[in-house]
Amino acid sequence: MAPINANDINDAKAFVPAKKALPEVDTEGSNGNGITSKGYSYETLLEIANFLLSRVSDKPHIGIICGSGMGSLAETISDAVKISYEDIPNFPVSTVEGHHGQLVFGKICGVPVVAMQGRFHYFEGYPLWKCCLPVRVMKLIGIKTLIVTNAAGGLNPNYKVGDIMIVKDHINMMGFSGNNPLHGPNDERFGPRFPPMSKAYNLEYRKIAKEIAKELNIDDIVREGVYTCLGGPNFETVAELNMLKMVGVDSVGMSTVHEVITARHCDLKVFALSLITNECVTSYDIIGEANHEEVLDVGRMRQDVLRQFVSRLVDRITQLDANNP
Ligand SMILES: O=P(O)(O)O[C@H]1O[C@H](CO)[C@@H](O)[C@H]1O
Ligand SMILES: Nc1nc2[nH]cnc2c(=O)[nH]1
Repeated sequence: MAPINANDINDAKAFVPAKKALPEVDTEGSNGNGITSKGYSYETLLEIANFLLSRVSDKPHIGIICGSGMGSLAETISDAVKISYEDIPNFPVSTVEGHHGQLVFGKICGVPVVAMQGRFHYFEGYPLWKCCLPVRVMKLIGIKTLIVTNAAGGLNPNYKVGDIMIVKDHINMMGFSGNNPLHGPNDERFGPRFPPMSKAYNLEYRKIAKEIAKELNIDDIVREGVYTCLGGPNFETVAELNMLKMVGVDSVGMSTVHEVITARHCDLKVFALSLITNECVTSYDIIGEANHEEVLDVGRMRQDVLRQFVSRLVDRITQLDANNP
């Protein structure tokens, strides 16, 4: 028989290399640069923070992480200063379609903010601490509040594609096996060894978000529920989704949970939302399947409403926090 070659496999589809090469992850220990398999030292993160602060005129108060296909949230930022991840020393790079790969500094409703137009996921090959490194950097440059957005599958049968789910809680599935962004030595300058997570998603912010939904006349598409993150990159099986449904999960994604854990560890206040980009396939009779193109399309479809929603949130959170310092 003739030997097979690479082109015979997978319908001879051409190999498409990743958009950008991943930097090597040091798994052996410190490389002499403050970077170890368990994270960057406080000093290394401080260097990154100071590099960023040297490029901007205002310290941001609020950080925003834009989910898949939701990068246009950063387009509401005025006086924008954009810094590509590739130009930031020791910063990871975005490798996923729909994640631009830059920080955008500027103002929303007059409030200094920084937005991550592109996040890092575990499935890209980054350990969880590295996925969350920007959260610590944002803390060091002065943010007090983190707004996290994600694209997610809707598991709650009442949810429809295009709904916005305010996250009231999460289930850290990856954490059940010990994979946690805080794994490893704890630096008390960030936070305690054993941080609580029972009030991870700020109750006042959630109330404000529901008021904003009414003001914008979108309360019929705004929900509140429980998010979970799986490692990805594959979407879930029917059996997996039915198990998650049984334990009370409303939306499923591949991000956010570890970012929120890292944020709460260093005492940031958190608001998070899921844009429901697809209905989870919980029966073998359903014909459709989840796909990333649909996820990005729904992000585009909802970009105007999300921009208004997040802008108002920034404004109202700032007023709330000014009255309760
Ligand atoms: O969580 P974000 O980055 O919004 O993206 C979600 O959408 C992608 C799958 O389409 C995955 O990366 C998943 O995590
Ligand atoms: N894990 C997961 N992530 C998503 N991101 C967008 N949709 C989905 C989904 O259905 N499952």
